[in-house]
Order: sequence, then structure tokens, then C-alpha cells
Amino acid sequence: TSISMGFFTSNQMPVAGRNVVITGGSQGMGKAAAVLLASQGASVAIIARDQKKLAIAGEEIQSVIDANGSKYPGQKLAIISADLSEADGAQRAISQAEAQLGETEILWCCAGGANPGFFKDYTPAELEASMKTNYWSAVFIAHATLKLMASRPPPRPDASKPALQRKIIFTSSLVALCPVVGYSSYVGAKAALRALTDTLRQECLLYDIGVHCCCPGGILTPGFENENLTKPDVTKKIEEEDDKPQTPEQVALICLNELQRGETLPITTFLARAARAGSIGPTPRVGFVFEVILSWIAAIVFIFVRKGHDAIVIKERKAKGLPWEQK
Ligand SMILES: NC(=O)C1=CN([C@@H]2O[C@H](COP(=O)(O)OP(=O)(O)OC[C@H]3O[C@@H](n4cnc5c(N)ncnc54)[C@H](OP(=O)(O)O)[C@@H]3O)[C@@H](O)[C@H]2O)C=CC1
Ligand SMILES: CCCCCCCCCCCCCCCC(=O)[C@@H](N)CO
Repeated sequence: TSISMGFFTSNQMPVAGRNVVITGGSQGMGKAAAVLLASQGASVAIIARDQKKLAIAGEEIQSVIDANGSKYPGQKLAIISADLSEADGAQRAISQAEAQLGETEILWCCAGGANPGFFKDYTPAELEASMKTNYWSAVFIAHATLKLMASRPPPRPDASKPALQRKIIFTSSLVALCPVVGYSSYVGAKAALRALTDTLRQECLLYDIGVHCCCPGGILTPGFENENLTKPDVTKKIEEEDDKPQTPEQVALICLNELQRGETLPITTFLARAARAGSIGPTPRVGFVFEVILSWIAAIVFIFVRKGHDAIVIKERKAKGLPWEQK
């Protein structure tokens, strides 16, 4: 649906010839986004910590740029190693990205990840770490980038055309729209990004900068494989009930389509679209009649989805016994 709807509205986020900074661009969804945007002619900077993984992703992105030939002259790639959970690291990363690419036109924050488990079992340090990985890693670089963007006009490579709107894009998760047991250390950071998007979007009307927040469901990434090592069974059971996980390439493409049609909260499946409609509140959405009707349907369907998920948890409790009954 997202893809077909794209034909009816103008492209609100062209990427050819533009400078895009992608955090978490060394693997998973961030790398898929970097490859996709590079294939469409964007200059990209990828930021992550591990230099080895960055170098491997960099080779893949460079080969995409090489394959473009002379189609997009001046297309560049920057590879930056930084810990974005620290304000200094974020500031340094965006300065380095701009030194290599030029002025940032789109910032897409993909860095993040979950450490599924039960709230009662986490250490305070683990709870804090998730906020760093998922919230501060996006907020510090968005803040540093917005300061730069708001201090200067958007680039206008073609003076006969109006400037393109610059963008700040966060990556939240479907779990911020529909709770799933096991994500208690993660969901606060992801819900916070969604709330920040709504408020920052309004502030950014003052600067003519768009703010968006992608809410994908399961993605088959290294991060996902890693989290599955410690994911509680009950979390897996709930995830198996719903949409199948998608490839990072699918997610990047659908999110890009959603962004290009102007969605503030891009989602990647029809079920997620219903979940979004049911929890959209005052966040802008594209399309009025269908989305409002979908929100009514979601209001009803959500009751049964939530009951179904609760039933899986209660079945688990009956099978395993209450904690003080287990030996
Ligand atoms: N996979 C899934 O099922 C879903 C994922 N999401 C979200 O999508 C995003 C991408 O997920 P996915 O592709 O699975 O993630 P991965 O774990 O596969 O990759 C995460 C990326 O972020 C980087 N990163 C992590 N922490 C930092 C940091 N402190 N500073 C700089 N870079 C960092 C990693 O590199 P390095 O470790 O070297 O720094 C890596 O490039 C995340 O925000 C995730 O929460 C949302 C819904 C579902
Ligand atoms: C109206 C009807 C709506 C129904 C919606 C039901 C959706 C619930 C399933 C959510 C699965 C979430 C996977 C994302 C997890 C994630 O973010 C981590 N894997 C990160 O790494």
C-alpha cells in the first residue's frame, strides 16, 4: 500500500545528489538504508563504533557508488567511527561528516538495539545502558545536527528550483505502538523518540526542517540475531503470532517510500499501519478518510490483539508457575 500510494503524491524526500548522514550505518537497517540511498545517488556518511564493521559496510556502499558510474557526479562516502551515546562523540561525528561530505541535508538515526529480558531481572546499569544506546545516541547527534542546519539555509545546487526540505529521521520500533513483554528496558527509549519527534517536528516548523520517526517491526539483522540469544520464550511466542520479520533491505525501502510520501511515523506492514492508526494521536498522517476508518477498526482489533498477547503470557505463567513457586 505504501508503495502504491507513493505514485499519487509528490516525492517529499528526494535523495539524489543530497548529503545524508546515517547512524548505525555499519550493519542491519542502517547499512541497508545507506546502500539504498547511495544507489539512488545520495552522498552518505555512516557512523558507528566498530571500525572493522564500518570498513566492510563502506566497501559495499562504495561498490554501489562505483556501479552508478557518472550518473551522480560528486557522489561521496564518509566513514566515521564514534560512540554516539556520548555528546562529545556525536558532536565530533557530525563535524567529521560535514568536513568530508559538506552540509548535512538528511540525518537518519538508526543506531540502537534491544537487550530483551524481564524488568525484574535487569541491573540498573542495563536499564541505563538501553537509554544511552537508543535515546541519547539519537538525541545528541540530532541536537548537534539541528544546531548546524538551523544556522544556515538549505543548499540550492540548482538556483532555478526551490530548496528541498532538510530532514531529521529517528528510528523507534513497533513496540512503541503495541507493547510486547520482554522489551521493558528498550521501549521507554523508543517511545521517548516518538514523543520527541512530535514535539521537535513542531519546533522545526520554525526552521522548515522535517522530523520523522520510523517504527519497524522485526528486522532480520545482526542485532536481531544477537537479541534472540537472550530473548525470553514468551517474547518469541508473541513475535511469532504477528508479522514475519522483514529483511533490512525491505525495511529500508518501505521506510524510504513512507518518508517520500511524507509520513511522520513510517511503518512497514499493514498490521503496523493499523497499530499506527490506533495510536497516532495528534501526529500528522498522510491520507485522511482511510486512516480515520482504520483507526476505528484498530480500536476494536487492538482489544483482541492485546488479549491474545496477554493470553500467551498467562499460559506461560501457568506452565512455569509463579516465581516464588519455582525452584
Ligand atoms: N532488528 C529489529 O528487529 C528492529 C530494530 N529496530 C531498531 O532499528 C535500528 C536498527 O536495528 P538493527 O539494524 O537491528 O541494529 P544492529 O544491532 O544490527 O545494528 C546497530 C547499529 O548501530 C550501531 N551502534 C550501536 N550503538 C552505537 C553507539 N553507541 N554509537 C554509534 N553507533 C552505534 C552499531 O554499530 P557499533 O556496534 O559498531 O557501534 C550498528 O551499526 C535500531 O535502532 C533498532 O532499535 C526497530 C524495530 C525492530
Ligand atoms: C491494531 C492491530 C495492531 C497489531 C500490532 C501487533 C504488533 C505486535 C508485534 C510487535 C513485534 C515487534 C518487533 C520489534 C521489536 C524490536 O524493536 C526489537 N527486535 C529491536 O531489535
